[in-house]
Amino acid sequence: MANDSKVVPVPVLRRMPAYLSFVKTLQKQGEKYVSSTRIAEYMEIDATQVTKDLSHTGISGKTRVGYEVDNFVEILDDFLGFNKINNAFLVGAGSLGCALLQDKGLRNFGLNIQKAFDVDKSKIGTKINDVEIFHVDQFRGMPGECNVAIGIITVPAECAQNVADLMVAWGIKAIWNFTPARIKVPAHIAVQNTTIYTNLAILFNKLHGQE
Ligand SMILES: NC(=O)c1ccc[n+]([C@@H]2O[C@H](COP(=O)([O-])OP(=O)(O)OC[C@H]3O[C@@H](n4cnc5c(N)ncnc54)[C@H](O)[C@@H]3O)[C@@H](O)[C@H]2O)c1
Repeated sequence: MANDSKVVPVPVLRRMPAYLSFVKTLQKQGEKYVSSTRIAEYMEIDATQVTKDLSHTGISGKTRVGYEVDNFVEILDDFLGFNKINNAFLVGAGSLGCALLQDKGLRNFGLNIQKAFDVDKSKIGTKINDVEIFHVDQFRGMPGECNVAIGIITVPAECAQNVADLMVAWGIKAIWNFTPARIKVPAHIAVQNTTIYTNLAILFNKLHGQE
């Protein structure tokens, strides 16, 4: 049985995809069992941390052999929501937006971008990876659909709030914001800000800290 508490600490959620990816590699190599010690060695963390993290999923291992690999993959995929398809709309089909539209891997993680929107007339009606680009005004006029819960924002930062407002008014429940702008939305809307630049700052700090 999984823990009663549904709130999983963010650091745990950040580690779990790496556990899953490692165990999927073992699965491809035909391995049947994996111990928390082996995952811990791969992750360079303590085995008790791995066991504690995995206790959130309800997975149980066997003494001495560890977790059954196929079961581990099934449970973690399910727990992380990667095996269910979540539909999304993307607004801003520029260089980053197009890169996301090109990325076939997102579907493996449960994200299906259904439609994209932009203001650039030259892009309207074109398709990237079978996803059609519509004018953002068409978003405004579109009837709400309960099967699209996620909005992805990849517009210039100064347009991010307007796009977020539009998404909320339309009925989007969660926003993946790639812009550096901090958007304001009602409390019931989930927001995840994502930037590769933060990671770059950390990398630079590590690099120069070693000098
Ligand atoms: N999170 C990250 O790691 C990361 C990486 C790169 C870029 N970014 C950010 O992503 C955003 C997009 O960057 P980019 O390099 O793709 O820019 P870009 O200029 O290539 O693309 C922006 C697109 O948004 C469209 N657009 C502008 N206003 C709009 C509006 N109101 N509604 C709909 N579409 C609109 C433009 O026509 C263009 O196609 C920027 O905010 C940038 O800072 C984030």
